[in-house]
Amino acid sequence: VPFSAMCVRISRDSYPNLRALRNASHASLTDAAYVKISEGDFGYVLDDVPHLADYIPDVPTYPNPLQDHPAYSTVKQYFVDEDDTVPQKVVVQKNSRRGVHFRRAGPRQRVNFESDEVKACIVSCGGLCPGLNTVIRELVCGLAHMYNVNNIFGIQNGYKGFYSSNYVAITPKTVNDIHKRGGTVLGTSRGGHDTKKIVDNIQDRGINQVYIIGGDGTQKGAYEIYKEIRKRGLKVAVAGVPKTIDNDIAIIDKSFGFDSAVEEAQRAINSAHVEACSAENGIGLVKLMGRYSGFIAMYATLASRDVV
Ligand SMILES: Nc1ncnc2c1ncn2[C@@H]1O[C@H](COP(=O)(O)OP(=O)(O)OP(=O)(O)O)[C@@H](O)[C@H]1O
Ligand SMILES: O=P(O)(O)OC[C@H]1O[C@](O)(CO)[C@@H](O)[C@@H]1O
Repeated sequence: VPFSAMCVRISRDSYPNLRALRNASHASLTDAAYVKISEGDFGYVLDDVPHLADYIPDVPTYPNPLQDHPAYSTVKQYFVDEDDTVPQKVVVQKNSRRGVHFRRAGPRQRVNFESDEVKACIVSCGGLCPGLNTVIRELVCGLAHMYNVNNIFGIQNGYKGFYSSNYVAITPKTVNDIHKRGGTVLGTSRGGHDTKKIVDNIQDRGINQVYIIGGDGTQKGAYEIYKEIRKRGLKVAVAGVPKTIDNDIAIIDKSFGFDSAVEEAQRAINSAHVEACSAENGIGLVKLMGRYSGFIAMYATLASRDVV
């Protein structure tokens, strides 16, 4: 959610090792300093999200503009309590330890930026996934309509666009129809991550909110950007938006694009079924994406009763 937090989540690969990182060996001591884990009673562990206040002690807070918004102000308990956390494991037994928890997402009563002060940018990196344009559109419209932000820029063609292309101003009007198109209107790329150059540009252009949409590689890059920003003591929030068509991030309900992929997969399965039925002893074979993560194949199979 814009404004409320810096929410760089370390990639799904490195996530289980966060605690190990804390007890760190020599090599990972630098990373250990950035990991934010606290423990409470009965085995409660909070695997927390880094926040501007961790390194800018007097970072100011302001009332969330949503509190005066006609669409939200009437809803009781719209804001998320600062102390809400969500357990990693839902199934427990009477004597279970309370276990690992994550900070609950959602709008906070107080935010750390004033609307006029915000200069936000959005970048998409890595491979394509259905819904990228919808995410971009929602970010732009959410910032503009809900948080009254007028300065939003698109970074072109992935990370290298931070230092090798012009930043393009984007408004709700320019993104109005993009959710009906595939791909990403910002363009994307692999490679080209140069942390210092990226943060130099963020700093020079006065950007203070960075929204980074991408897969595990992209989120590793976002983490490097966050560390550099923190080293320089900049008031710049970095938000990682996880992109995986495979729905293989256990700590979120569902990743965007997964449903579309399952729907497409079913179309292929249906066609194969038609072919198979029309041939003597016919068998249809459908190969789906996801060599290391079988959720698309599993959901498409479960939804289509034609698969043996
Ligand atoms: N360890 C890393 N540190 C910094 N940047 C990285 C790292 N790994 C990848 N990146 C950068 O992240 C961007 C995207 O990475 P990558 O090509 O791995 O795609 P991805 O985000 O994993 O998405 P997909 O799941 O579609 O492959 C590239 O610009 C790459 O340079
Ligand atoms: O079926 P394959 O060859 O594993 O390729 C599909 C994979 O490529 C990606 O789209 C990008 O890495 C994954 O998200 C996906 O699982």
